Amino acid sequence: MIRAGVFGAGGRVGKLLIEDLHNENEISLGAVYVRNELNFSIDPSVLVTNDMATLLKGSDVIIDFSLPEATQLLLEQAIEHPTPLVIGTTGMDVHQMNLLKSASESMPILYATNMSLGVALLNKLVHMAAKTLEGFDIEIVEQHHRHKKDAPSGTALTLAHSAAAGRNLDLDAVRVSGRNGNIGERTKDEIAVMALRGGDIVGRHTVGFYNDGEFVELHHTATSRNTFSKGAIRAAKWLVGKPNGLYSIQDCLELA
Ligand SMILES: NC(=O)C1=CN([C@@H]2O[C@H](COP(=O)(O)OP(=O)(O)OC[C@H]3O[C@@H](n4cnc5c(N)ncnc54)[C@H](OP(=O)(O)O)[C@@H]3O)[C@@H](O)[C@H]2O)C=CC1
Ligand SMILES: O=C(O)C1=N[C@H](C(=O)O)C[C@H](O)C1
Repeated sequence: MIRAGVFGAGGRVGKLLIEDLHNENEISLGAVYVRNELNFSIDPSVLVTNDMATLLKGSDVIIDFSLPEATQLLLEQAIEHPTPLVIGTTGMDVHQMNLLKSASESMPILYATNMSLGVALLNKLVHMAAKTLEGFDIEIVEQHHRHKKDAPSGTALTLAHSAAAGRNLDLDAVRVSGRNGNIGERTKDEIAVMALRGGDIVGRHTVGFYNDGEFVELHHTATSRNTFSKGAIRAAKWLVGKPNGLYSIQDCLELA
């Protein structure tokens, strides 16, 4: 039995991970990290700790849905105590992403801004559409619940990277993240990534390709947050036993 450790256990996704792990037979909940006190009930056999080294040593794989600064601390500790990591936290900066890449030299790490099968496929479709629909304007809109802290979503940025790659463009050079005032006409290569926040929207992404006379819009809507927790559990089972390195959700789903 694989022992999973959950980092971010008290969060929206973390709580679902704990529930969903109960229904698994190859993997079970071994340990949870909590910063302060545990504010929910948990099977007494599960190790509850506020010490990251103890979490790492007591787990065969760790699933992380937390905040960028917390993931950074986890990665720093994991370099000292290498353990396979499934990381779903979004909003990481360049330094944190570089840390993640260098940590993956010491352990297998699967990093995915979206753990759903639908978005994994959507990234492939977006790459293909961006390449095929030459000259179409690309615009991305994401919608999430009012509690989400980072913007635009990690998924929207990954989709923007897929679109830019399909056009051989450098996303940093063409990304637009807002429009206001007398900004002039849209430029040919720009890729806009816009964020809307409200209510309890689990996650909705639209990638539009607009031309004179026609447009194509590709949508993905997550209707349940369990899509992410179940996807992360599937990724954790797949990751255990893999060689050190950085893996994507496409690797796990054999969509690469
Ligand atoms: N890749 C994917 O498929 C998905 C990714 N996400 C991403 O996952 C992340 C978490 O989302 P969500 O569950 O909604 O967020 P929540 O805010 O509900 O949960 C965040 C968790 O992180 C913990 N945390 C915060 N700071 C620290 C810290 N310094 N040290 C340790 N733990 C800390 C919190 O602990 P405490 O309870 O003590 O405050 C909490 O348990 C976000 O980045 C989100 O974008 C979300 C859904 C899907
Ligand atoms: O914070 C969320 O809720 C979500 N975050 C991820 C992201 O930033 O892309 C994935 C999902 O859309 C939900």
